[in-house]
Amino acid sequence: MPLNFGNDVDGSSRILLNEPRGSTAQVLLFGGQVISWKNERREELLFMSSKAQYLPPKIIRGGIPVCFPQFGNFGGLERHGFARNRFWALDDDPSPLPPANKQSSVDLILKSTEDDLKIWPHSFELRVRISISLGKLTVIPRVRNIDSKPFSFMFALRNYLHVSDISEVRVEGLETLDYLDNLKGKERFTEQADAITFDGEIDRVYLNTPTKIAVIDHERKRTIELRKEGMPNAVVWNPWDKKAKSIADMGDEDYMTMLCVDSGAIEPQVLLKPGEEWKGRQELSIVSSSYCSGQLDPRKPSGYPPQRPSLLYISLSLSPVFSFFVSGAMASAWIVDGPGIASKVKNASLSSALQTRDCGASIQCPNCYHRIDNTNVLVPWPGLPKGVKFEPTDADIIEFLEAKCGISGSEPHVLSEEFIRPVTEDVGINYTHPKNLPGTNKDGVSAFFVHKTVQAYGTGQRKRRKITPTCLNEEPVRWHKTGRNKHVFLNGVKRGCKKIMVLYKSARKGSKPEKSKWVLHQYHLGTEGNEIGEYVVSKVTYQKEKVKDEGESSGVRGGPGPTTPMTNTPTPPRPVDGVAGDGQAFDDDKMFDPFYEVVNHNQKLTKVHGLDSIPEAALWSKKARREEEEVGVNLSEDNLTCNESIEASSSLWENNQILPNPSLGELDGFALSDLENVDLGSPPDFLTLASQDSLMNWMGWL
Ligand SMILES: O=P(O)(O)OC[C@H]1O[C@H](O)[C@H](O)[C@@H](O)[C@@H]1O
Repeated sequence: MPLNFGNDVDGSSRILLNEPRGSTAQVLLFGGQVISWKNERREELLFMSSKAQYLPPKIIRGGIPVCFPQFGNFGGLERHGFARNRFWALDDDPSPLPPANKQSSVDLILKSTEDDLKIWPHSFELRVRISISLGKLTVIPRVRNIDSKPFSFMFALRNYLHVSDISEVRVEGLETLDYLDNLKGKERFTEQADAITFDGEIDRVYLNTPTKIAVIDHERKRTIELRKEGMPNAVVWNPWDKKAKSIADMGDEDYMTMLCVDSGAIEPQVLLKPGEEWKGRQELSIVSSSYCSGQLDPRKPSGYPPQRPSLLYISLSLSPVFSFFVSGAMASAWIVDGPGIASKVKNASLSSALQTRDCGASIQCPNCYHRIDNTNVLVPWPGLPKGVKFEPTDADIIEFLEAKCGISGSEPHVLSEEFIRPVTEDVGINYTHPKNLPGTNKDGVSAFFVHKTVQAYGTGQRKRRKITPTCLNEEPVRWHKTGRNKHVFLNGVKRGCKKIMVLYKSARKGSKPEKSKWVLHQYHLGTEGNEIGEYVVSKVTYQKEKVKDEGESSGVRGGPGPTTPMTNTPTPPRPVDGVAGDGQAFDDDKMFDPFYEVVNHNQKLTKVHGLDSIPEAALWSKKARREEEEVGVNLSEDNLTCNESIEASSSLWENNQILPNPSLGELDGFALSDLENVDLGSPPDFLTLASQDSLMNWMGWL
């Protein structure tokens, strides 16, 4: 297939790369420069100056300029060398690389010209291969010495990353490293910060950097991971306000939405003998909103600050999507002898001594760098801390589903992969008594399952929710949908829905259905009536008795906030989940207010995520209210619930030759009382406590 070309206003060509899921890149022959990289949602990931000029031989400020044969003013040539303002050519012979797939990849070459040789007297061939795949942009640079003498050069890929707000960004992977500070005459310093954050001009060349660096954009809930080979340096540059004003092709406020994190071979330079070729590689990839800092680099020093007091937020993600809230003495035994997380430890090719110290099962807070100490764990493998409960928010679950269904293009969060267990059996979650589901318990801890949509709904129009007894003396039970479906918003956009169901049983012949304490929240992608995606997540919870556990309560309600500030980490944590928590947290009057859930939902969004300005969310609330007011409660969704209850109940009780009392009052009561089970939203960004038993149970099943 031929390459795709687009024409610029100046008549020069830009090469368009695309991949099947819709992500794209644009490359100019001028400078061999990537000037755009968009994900499958058409979001631009690279920064381009608002005053960028496409007027060769002027440089283009943005995208990924190639710096060669010099970086910055580290030599006597023009800043960043001349490769970025030369016209490159298509490379028909990228050998020894195999020919490129022209839809998603392009090979370019720059050869020294007579004029170049006057500036830099070394004959070279500089090649780059630029390719895209889902969520990834790869650049493979090569320099070949076609001269008769050796030469040394510098090389860098200047990655102008587009960020939401520079002051909300952090870079991880460069901590403790030495750097040359361009703002201080290239003096050498050692990085003291745990992660690099930005509040002023920065221009540093980091030395001996690891192969992976993460640029975490909290506000956008996105992490760009930079992986590189053959380029030991990383440059971090942001001109900040004053310098930005002095740069002609940069808007005064552009510095706020850009950050350069470059791959480079600058210090030391690369020495090439005649005929030799140097090759580097850089991958920029979008990592899901959550990113585990422990995964960054094996060389990352462990043993961060000493243990803090016993109450901590432990966040496994750099954006506070999934968090652990842990109480109790850390050192006192948290062992999970199950094949889940622990199996990774067992499989590790490390000595057992090392395994009990740190082989991925230890947990480190990216905010405060507290690391849970595993060293005193004797038998048999470290797992999760005692009292840790996995409790993702509704949005987290929808994000997980999007990843699972291949919609977001990112990988599911590592924790969701661990804790939201796939069910592959034909018999779906809905057809098995929750007490018989693996990992469920009656301690208020939710169990999470991901399964095919067909396993959730069965076939046909009517949702199949009847559970067949497994033995003779088991009562027939059935899930009843209750309350209204709840939309789940991601970044202010409706992306998913949550159905809430309660398990009912028949206590005796002629009686009305008896509500059990089992609650099922079922999440799907899309909107009500327009469900999409292959998978559904089911959260099964046994509503706990109103027993106040002092330890837990004090841990959840009275504890200090996060040890380091994160923009949308809630403080203090919301006390309970509507289902899993204790019922005392509910205001009964509000629970009977059919609008309460909607209103409260938005309050929650406002409070936690600062989305009060989102018109769609607000509209939704108003619209829901209006509809309620117009049609009245009998025609509202709750009434549909009643109808469904009649239908479901009648078939449920068929076998016992009984009928529920169909009087409206009773049915109203039936439906409305179910609102007790309506989740007001999972606690947004933190987890509460659970017993170790439940975890043991859980892990035992895995
Ligand atoms: O304006 P440019 O030539 O693209 O350079 C932008 C910046 O790049 C480097 O980091 C240099 O150390 C800076 O001094 C320079 O301002």
